[in-house]
Amino acid sequence: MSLPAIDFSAFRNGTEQERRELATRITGEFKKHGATRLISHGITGEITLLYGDKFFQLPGAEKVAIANIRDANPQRGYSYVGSEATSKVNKKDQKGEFQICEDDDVDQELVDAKEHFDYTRDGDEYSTPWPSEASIPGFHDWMEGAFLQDCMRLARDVLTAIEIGLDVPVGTFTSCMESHVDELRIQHYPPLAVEELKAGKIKRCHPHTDFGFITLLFQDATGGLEVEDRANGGWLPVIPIGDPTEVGVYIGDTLVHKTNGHLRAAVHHVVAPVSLKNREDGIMPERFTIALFAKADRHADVGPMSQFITSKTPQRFPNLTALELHNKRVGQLYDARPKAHMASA
Ligand SMILES: O=C(O)CCC(=O)C(=O)O
Ligand SMILES: [Fe+2]
Repeated sequence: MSLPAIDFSAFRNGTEQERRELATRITGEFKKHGATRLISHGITGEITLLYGDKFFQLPGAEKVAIANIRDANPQRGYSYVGSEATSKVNKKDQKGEFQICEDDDVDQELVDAKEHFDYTRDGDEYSTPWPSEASIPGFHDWMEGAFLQDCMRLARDVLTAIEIGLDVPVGTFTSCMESHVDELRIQHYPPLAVEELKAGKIKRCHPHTDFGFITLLFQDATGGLEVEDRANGGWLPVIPIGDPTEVGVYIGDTLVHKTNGHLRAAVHHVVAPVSLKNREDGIMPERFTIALFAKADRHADVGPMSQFITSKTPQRFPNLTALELHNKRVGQLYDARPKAHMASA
């Protein structure tokens, strides 16, 4: 079994009734796994994946010159293989369920075998260091232009569908996304010997949840991404289906907080593709993916909304701003704590 791929076109072109049915179906999938896949929404990842290939072939010195600063701040620029440890952001509780780590939980030393480049729109207060136009012509214009715009629009449409599916007023989530601080990431998983995985310290990406409202994830044809199967235990492989519009959608921590845990985040990791699963040797081919992390406005309160707080389900998460939650989570990747707030007078 794999995640279904749902045709999203009716959300744009369908009748009110069709939109509502689609919204209900998508929200139902999110309730099962925290994840679903969409097709026919008007975006393909093809050009961006090609740019990704070009970007990661840049000389090491050029990538290092635009390196991300490993701190409790939004990520910007290039992150080298091994710089990020997603194993530090979630841990299993006594019931075997993945939970968000608290500050004292950060103790695992497992690294991710991936490199990535993170950016946001031009003009953002956390600016992006871009490679020079001469070294990768057209890269900035494409990535920061049409592709980012289209992804941000799709993310807002999916969140509108979730609002309809949850029967909360339209705008409940999307009205706190007006500053467009979404982040886009291209990532590259270099070829990796299956034997190296057997030692258990390295994975392409360890089990974790993402930090924003939702993530849109485009992947190449390699495979290896899996989502936790809450119903049966184990993992559901997200096997590429060969449709260029295929995009995975994953619920992130911000939506979990806002809905007081009514929606749960998708726990996901990246392992050997299904075809190499039972092999003792061999080389996993390189893999490229694109993630749009759809974010709430930095100063928005992402604490649980009142309609999700009841005597049976008391408030489970604090009233943090989106930036406070985000920086706490990013800091865990690097063992870096967010700076203490200045006490207000
Ligand atoms: O590359 C993938 O398939 C997943 C990446 C991921 O989970 C992330 O960047 O948060
Ligand atoms: Fe992720």
